[in-house]
Amino acid sequence: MEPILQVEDLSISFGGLKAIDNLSFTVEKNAIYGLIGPNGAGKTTVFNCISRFYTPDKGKLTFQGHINLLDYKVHQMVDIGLVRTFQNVELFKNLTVLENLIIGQHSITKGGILSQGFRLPFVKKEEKRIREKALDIMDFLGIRGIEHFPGAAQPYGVMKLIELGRALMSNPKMIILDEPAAGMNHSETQTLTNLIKKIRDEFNVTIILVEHDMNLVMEVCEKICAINFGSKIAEGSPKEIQNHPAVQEAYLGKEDEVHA
Ligand SMILES: Nc1ncnc2c1ncn2[C@@H]1O[C@H](COP(=O)(O)OP(=O)(O)OP(=O)(O)O)[C@@H](O)[C@H]1O
Repeated sequence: MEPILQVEDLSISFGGLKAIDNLSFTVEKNAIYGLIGPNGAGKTTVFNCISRFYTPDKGKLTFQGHINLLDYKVHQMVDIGLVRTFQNVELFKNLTVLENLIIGQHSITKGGILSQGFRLPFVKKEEKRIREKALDIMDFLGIRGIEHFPGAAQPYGVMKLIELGRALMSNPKMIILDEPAAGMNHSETQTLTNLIKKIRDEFNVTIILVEHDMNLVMEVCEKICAINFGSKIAEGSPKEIQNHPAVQEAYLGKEDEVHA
């Protein structure tokens, strides 16, 4: 098994609060890996460190075996193949659904600004290719037909799929999903559950996700890391995690959530 992401001894504090405390875990290439934990456990903070919104106080973050993520800035993540979605959907308000996807294509400036300005034939060809790619992704996500409508006017569940589509446009090696099912209704969550596996298989991508919907987590993740107070309390298969005493204790009073 080849690791794509190695998190080693990660720590970060905010004021006096130790949000992440010596956390280590490894994600294998092409895995669907889940990070779970009660509210405030530190899940989003881990994602913020990996995607470089935060710089940890301590620790090592290695991507694809040789890339030290701490050498990169947040806007460079897409160039090395690491993209994320957010807990609260972030779409461009004045753009159509299609444009919101196209904006995820980071190589859109291929050929240089000058050639874009003159709209040279190869630029037009490139634009056509990108547009077709966006439409294919919309098809794949089951949201074809709304491409010319405003992105931000779509139902919440659809906006989350648009955001996912935008992430897929950049040919990522790894996608970080922060609560992909939050705000979705039951049938949207079921569709998403099936989509996550399909995305991994068809786009040949590694997926790491944080999600409170335990049915989704237990169904899609092959390996799960449970954290509490910024530290790892258990790691293993969905079955191992569900039966783990420390996980049950962390979710005490919320046992229904752990037992899918
Ligand atoms: N920028 C920040 N400044 C101060 N405190 C922060 C900051 N980011 C996170 N924290 C704190 O770090 C802790 C972990 O927060 P985090 O959002 O990572 O938890 P979480 O597991 O994602 O929670 P939830 O499931 O509720 O989204 C919390 O106590 C939070 O208040």
